[in-house]
Amino acid sequence: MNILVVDDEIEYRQVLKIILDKRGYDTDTAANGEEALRMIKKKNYDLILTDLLMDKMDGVELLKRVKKINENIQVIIITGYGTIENAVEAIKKGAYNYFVKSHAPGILLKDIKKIKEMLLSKKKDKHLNEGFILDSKSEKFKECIHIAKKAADSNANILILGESGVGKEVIANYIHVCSSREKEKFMPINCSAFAESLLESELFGHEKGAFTGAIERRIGKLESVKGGTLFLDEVGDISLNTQVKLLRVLENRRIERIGSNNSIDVNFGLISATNKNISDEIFRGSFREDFFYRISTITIEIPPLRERREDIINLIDFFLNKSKLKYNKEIDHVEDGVMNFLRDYHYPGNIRELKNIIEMLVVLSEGGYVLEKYLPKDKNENRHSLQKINIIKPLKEMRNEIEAEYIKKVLDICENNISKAARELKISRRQLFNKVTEYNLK
Ligand SMILES: Nc1ncnc2c1ncn2[C@@H]1O[C@H](COP(=O)(O)OP(=O)(O)OP(=O)(O)O)[C@@H](O)[C@H]1O
Repeated sequence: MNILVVDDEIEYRQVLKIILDKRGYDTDTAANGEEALRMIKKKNYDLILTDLLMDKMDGVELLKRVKKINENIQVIIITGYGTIENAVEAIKKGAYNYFVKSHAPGILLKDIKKIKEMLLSKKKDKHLNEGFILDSKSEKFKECIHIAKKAADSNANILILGESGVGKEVIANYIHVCSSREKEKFMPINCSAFAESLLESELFGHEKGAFTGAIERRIGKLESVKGGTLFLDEVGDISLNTQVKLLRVLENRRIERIGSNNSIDVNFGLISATNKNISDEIFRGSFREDFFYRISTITIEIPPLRERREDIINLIDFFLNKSKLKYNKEIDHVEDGVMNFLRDYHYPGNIRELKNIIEMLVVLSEGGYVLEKYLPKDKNENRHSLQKINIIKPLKEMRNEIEAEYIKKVLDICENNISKAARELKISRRQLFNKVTEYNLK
């Protein structure tokens, strides 16, 4: 939140600046109304704290002019006891509140906090209008949003975990919108879409002639994001080499374009996301532990849709409405079978899958009816697969099958190193060896 303190008394404006800076607000000061107006035209301020009695332009006049420039900027009038009445007048003219100079700053700080919350909720509404639904009945998901908001306030590196399609990019974008970087760019980059050298060129940029095919200079995303948020999607797919280079950038906040020795200062917020199990990747040696710690000061784990089933109905409504508008279709009725399916399905593809199924059903709807016959067949069968099981096996046999499959997976992760796998499984090498022989896993 950017605040401008306007007061002709240097001591008072400096004291306020110290108090506000300490609480994490980005605070500037101006000695009079004219200087304040010049600053407001150059930088986006959310709040002006202005003294009421100043030479030439008083606080009320400044309030009027500020509101003309941007009516969303909030103004709090600072006043002495003798002039409270004038300050009350100022509220009628659009000031948020007034603050009496001799009062404890806690009262002022409370007002500022309220303004900050109001701004946050406006941002949230804006986000919702853009087509996302973040209200939730699920405790797990509500906790994610809670952490996301707090994370947005900090400048910490954030790692978002979760299966494909759970909405990691949606949350990353939400964090950006709630952060002080909101007015700058949100720049996603899909790290799995590039080969190693191309990804580096995408991130760091290159000079003309740096390698064959570099026909002209290219500015990388780390440079062009310019104070915004870089979203490293599929961060688990970045090669070890590139991880080392990125680690250095995160430590120094400087980059060199490929083919150049000049360092350039860079400024960006970092959000990364992956659907991989990073601990496994570290264990396998394909992800650096130091890089992992660096990018995950705050970790947010988004639950899969099947673990927040209480939100499915709201999401169905949301996507039905969106799809109706998108495809210009009237929908008056959804067949019971469709609703039953959508409510009970386990959604391995998460929200993306729910959204796609609904879009497809809306496109195929006839005469205002969303029809059961268009439900995807294979998915329908999956739903009944458990009910269809008709072979009953002894429990021991089933247990052995599952155990064999699990041991095989662990051995795969441990690259068939029996000692390593035994350590992970917390059994002896001999026990593991016996099981490998018993289940014929060699
Ligand atoms: N809360 C939400 N409200 C509305 N739409 C959502 C929400 N979350 C996800 N979606 C939609 O679901 C789809 C997948 O979302 P997103 O790309 O953010 O998922 P992801 O977890 O980043 O997936 P991947 O791991 O495959 O990159 C998008 O079309 C997105 O618009």
